[in-house]
Amino acid sequence: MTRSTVTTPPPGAVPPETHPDAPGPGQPLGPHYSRCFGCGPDHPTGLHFEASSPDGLTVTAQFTVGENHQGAPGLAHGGVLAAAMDEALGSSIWLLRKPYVTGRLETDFLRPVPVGTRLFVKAWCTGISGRKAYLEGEARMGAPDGPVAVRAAALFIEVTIDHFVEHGDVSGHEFEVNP
Ligand SMILES: CCCCCCCCCCCCCCCC(=O)SCCNC(=O)CCNC(=O)[C@H](O)C(C)(C)COP(=O)(O)OP(=O)(O)OC[C@H]1O[C@@H](n2cnc3c(N)ncnc32)[C@H](O)[C@@H]1OP(=O)(O)O
Repeated sequence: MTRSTVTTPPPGAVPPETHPDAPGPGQPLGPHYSRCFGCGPDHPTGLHFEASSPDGLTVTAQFTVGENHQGAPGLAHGGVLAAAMDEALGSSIWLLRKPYVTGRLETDFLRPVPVGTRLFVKAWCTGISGRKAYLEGEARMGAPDGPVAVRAAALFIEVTIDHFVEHGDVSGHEFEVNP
């Protein structure tokens, strides 16, 4: 994909290291929040991601593009596909068990994705430099080796837990992180 320098690891970036508490190979990652648009089982129109990690560093996830995910009639909305990539990239950096948020997300949309398509998403970290994590991902249509529909690259920034407490609404919610 065409990628900016912002999402390219700089010289000196180090490879990611999986946290020992991250799920083992093939284990489901589980939702990090039950109402998350990407992974939450209680979100009525969300993506309902089913994610796992084959190796503790890569995340593979699947979801089916539904009626609620359309832009043009019968086709997935690009923003929904970007959200799917964001979710997969965020899940892969969470394998390090440090809180990160998306700073920049770049997407290339290569093929239209019809409603009903099962998308196979993959995401991985290409390097860490200080608080910055560099990530890449792709979504393939119909099978893990199907045609690529979307490619993504991102810069995630490490934050403290206070980020979610100060800016979010954690009161009155059971804030789950991979329960
Ligand atoms: C309780 C535990 C919870 C754990 C949870 C686990 C969840 C596990 C699964 C997650 C799955 C969901 C995945 C969805 C993930 C989202 O979608 S998160 C939601 C979308 N993102 C946001 O809301 C972030 C909003 N932005 C911000 O809060 C702030 O701008 C940031 C990103 C924290 C940065 O602010 P800051 O901490 O003040 O840091 P700042 O000094 O500005 O920047 C640090 C460095 O990053 C660079 N930078 C920052 N932003 C950018 C940018 N956009 N472009 C280029 N460079 C940038 C800066 O230039 C700076 O570089 P250096 O000068 O150090 O070289």
